[in-house]
Amino acid sequence: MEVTARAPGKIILAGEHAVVHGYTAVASSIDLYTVFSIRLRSEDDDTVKLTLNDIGLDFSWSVRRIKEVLSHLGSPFSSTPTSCSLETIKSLATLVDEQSFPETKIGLASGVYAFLWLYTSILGFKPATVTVSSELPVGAGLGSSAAYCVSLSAALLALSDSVKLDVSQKGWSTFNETEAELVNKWAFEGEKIIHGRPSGVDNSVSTFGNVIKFKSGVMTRVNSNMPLRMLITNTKVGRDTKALVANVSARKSRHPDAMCSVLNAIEAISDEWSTIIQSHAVDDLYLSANEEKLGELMEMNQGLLLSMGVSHASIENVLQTSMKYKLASKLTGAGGGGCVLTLLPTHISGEVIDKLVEELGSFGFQSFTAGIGGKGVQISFDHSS
Ligand SMILES: Nc1ncnc2c1ncn2[C@@H]1O[C@H](COP(=O)(O)OP(=O)(O)O)[C@@H](O)[C@H]1O
Ligand SMILES: C[C@@](O)(CCOP(=O)(O)O)CC(=O)O
Ligand SMILES: [Mg+2]
Repeated sequence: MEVTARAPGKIILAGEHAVVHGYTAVASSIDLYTVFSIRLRSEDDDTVKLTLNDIGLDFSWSVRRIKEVLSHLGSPFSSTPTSCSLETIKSLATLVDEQSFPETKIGLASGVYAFLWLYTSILGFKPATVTVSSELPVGAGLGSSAAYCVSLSAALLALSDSVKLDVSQKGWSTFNETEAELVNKWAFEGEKIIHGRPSGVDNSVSTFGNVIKFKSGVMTRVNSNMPLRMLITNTKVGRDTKALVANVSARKSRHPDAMCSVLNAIEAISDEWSTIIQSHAVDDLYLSANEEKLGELMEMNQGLLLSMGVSHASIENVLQTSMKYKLASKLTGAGGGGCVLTLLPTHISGEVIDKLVEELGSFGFQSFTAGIGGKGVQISFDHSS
């Protein structure tokens, strides 16, 4: 039997970075998915094979070798989500280094550590064939790391004794609330390995879907009543969430008072965002007034992100280009490159959007739209293999 789990990416509408320091963010799932498939092999077939399709890397460890390096931790280590210690990360790095990880892709190694940690923690030392593919750009602010950890945790838990699912179900099915909570907690432990200090907003929105408000580890569902449309522009400038989050923390310790004001202002923006999208538009006039307010909030949030040091020339380029069309934009995710959101109000014509997309394309950027606010993680079972 093969188990497949898919988890969506996300856009942060307001409050990225601030959320790491305990201030509110508002985020929504998008209908672009990361998909993990796991097929257990027979016990005498002593290998764990991992294929990372998006980054073109393959790994194959013997279960005996994994046991040798990690057996001091037990198997499976714990039925409750546990953090990976620095010492264990070193052991995981040994397992990855033995497979000659290409130097040019070394920034991607933490995803493989997260895989090994979640795999051995949840399933123990079992041989299997594992593949992952994603519709999300990796490392571009759309939460690929969270979708990776959520879909992996979901597929592993589906094969473990910790959750009891109906494996005869056909097509995609969802987890109940308690199971989803467990998936989310394990995914957070994986995100810690990739991000260093994640807030938990990305894995929560990927697990539970829809639009959420998130503050100090607590998620609240937001019932959006607005038809939100965003153009997502990938500047294709590579960046690393872990480094950007660490830079913001360093700036905060250098200028605690100034940063406190910036973070409070961002929280006010997030709160206003969630109030506006929950309100019911009584007529078109009311809707367009609300869209205008959201555009202003995006501009203000972007200005504050610039003051936190996470904007980038490529992001500023997208902002200026969209401004020519009187459209508001802000970076989404960690910034430093990656993706930018441009609000597409309901009155805007397809022609204008096409022109903007073409102009952004002339800089080498790639723009697209995605469905906002769909389901969270889902699972399916294939009995044919
Ligand atoms: N499909 C994938 N295949 C392999 N690694 C992935 C994949 N998706 C995410 N990752 C891991 O997540 C990291 C990117 O996470 P991050 O810097 O947080 O950016 P984002 O979450 O915005 O895409 C990569 O370096 C890699 O370790
Ligand atoms: C910057 C941050 O707020 C969001 C990071 O999102 P992404 O990894 O860039 O998709 C970090 C976090 O909340 O953990
Ligand atoms: Mg990430």
